[in-house]
Amino acid sequence: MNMSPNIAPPEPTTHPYHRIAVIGAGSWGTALASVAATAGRQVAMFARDNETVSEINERHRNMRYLGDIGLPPSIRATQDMEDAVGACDAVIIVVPSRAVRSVAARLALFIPEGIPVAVCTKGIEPVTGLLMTQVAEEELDETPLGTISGPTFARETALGHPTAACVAFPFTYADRLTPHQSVAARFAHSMSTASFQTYISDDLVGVEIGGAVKNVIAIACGMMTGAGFAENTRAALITRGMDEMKALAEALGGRRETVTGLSGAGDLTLTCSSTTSRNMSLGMQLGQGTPRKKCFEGRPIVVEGEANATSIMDLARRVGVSMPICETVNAVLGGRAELQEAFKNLWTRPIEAEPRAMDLSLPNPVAATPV
Ligand SMILES: NC(=O)C1=CN([C@@H]2O[C@H](COP(=O)(O)OP(=O)(O)OC[C@H]3O[C@@H](n4cnc5c(N)ncnc54)[C@H](O)[C@@H]3O)[C@@H](O)[C@H]2O)C=CC1
Ligand SMILES: O=C(CO)COP(=O)(O)O
Repeated sequence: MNMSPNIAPPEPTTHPYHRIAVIGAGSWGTALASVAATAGRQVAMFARDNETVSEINERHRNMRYLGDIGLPPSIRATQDMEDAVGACDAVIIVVPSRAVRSVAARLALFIPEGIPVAVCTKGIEPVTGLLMTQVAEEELDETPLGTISGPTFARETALGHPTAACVAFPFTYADRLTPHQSVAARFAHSMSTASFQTYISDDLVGVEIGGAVKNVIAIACGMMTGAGFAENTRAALITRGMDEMKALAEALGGRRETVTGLSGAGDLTLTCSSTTSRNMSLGMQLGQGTPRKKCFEGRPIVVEGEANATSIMDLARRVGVSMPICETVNAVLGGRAELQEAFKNLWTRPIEAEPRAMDLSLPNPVAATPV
């Protein structure tokens, strides 16, 4: 994507999507609805249960998720998906990865033609190995599909702490000439507030891989912290984890530099540094020796890294990308490796090049220089 002012002078985006439907009333759905309403949009939220609908409409709160945060009173909730999307200009899907296919299939029954959909779920579908937008595409053909992704804890976003995210949709030829009129730019404009800064990208694969893989790396960081390893180890996992993300994104047709942005490096930094992250905190408990079943007791929470570690490794194998950190997490989660031992083994791997693209078989220019 070339947005150099020398080639295409930036034009102001004049057409944000005004009526936004948010499908999924969990923590991130509630935070995104709040952002859109704060940005001046007319927001309809689809929630599965009547209680949540009443709370949002009458008390302007979602007591189950972010219950202590007041929501903009203009947000309207409904249990009727047709009512939510029937007259909208854009849709945001924000449900757990396991529910994206069924939600997209249901949405297909009601969504007006050509309405763009941002799938804000982070994951890779088991068996098919599809990205979340690819899953949605199978159910919603002819719909422009993209995502909004970045370092965005729902609670901090809903509280209005300064937050940045990348809005990614594939670019058409016309978008390359006038990127500020693209679906990505219009969506970004729709979601921009004084505390929610948006950026745009046409590299959907790069952005989605960043969001999906960082969850597994965050589990790794949690595991090693819980097991008593120290800061050097965490920094190594974050950096080498990013290398795994870049390699997978590139193998799938994405760009390595996208992974150095908000949805890759940004989200990796956030979730690997804080126990606010459900992935990091699950990893920590496992690292401290808490049995896996006990970690989920009494809290049916979404931990996408745990749900997606196997599908990410299956996909990596299919495209021939080595991802030793994700492999380690997957083996530990699957009970095929002992945690302490598996992490120590990461430090006794054969020496590799950094970055991966460097060819170690070439003669070392230093050694080859005559004395
Ligand atoms: N919570 C966060 O800080 C962020 C979460 N995300 C991603 O957003 C996705 C959703 O996560 P959260 O909102 O945090 O989860 P959550 O557990 O807070 O909420 C999930 C919501 O989805 C609803 N849901 C589940 N199945 C559904 C179905 N079949 N139809 C309609 N609604 C359904 C649930 O009722 C619940 O309201 C995940 O992929 C997560 O990685 C992304 C960025 C930030
Ligand atoms: O994706 C997130 C922040 O960007 C949320 O991370 P967790 O799902 O680990 O809580």
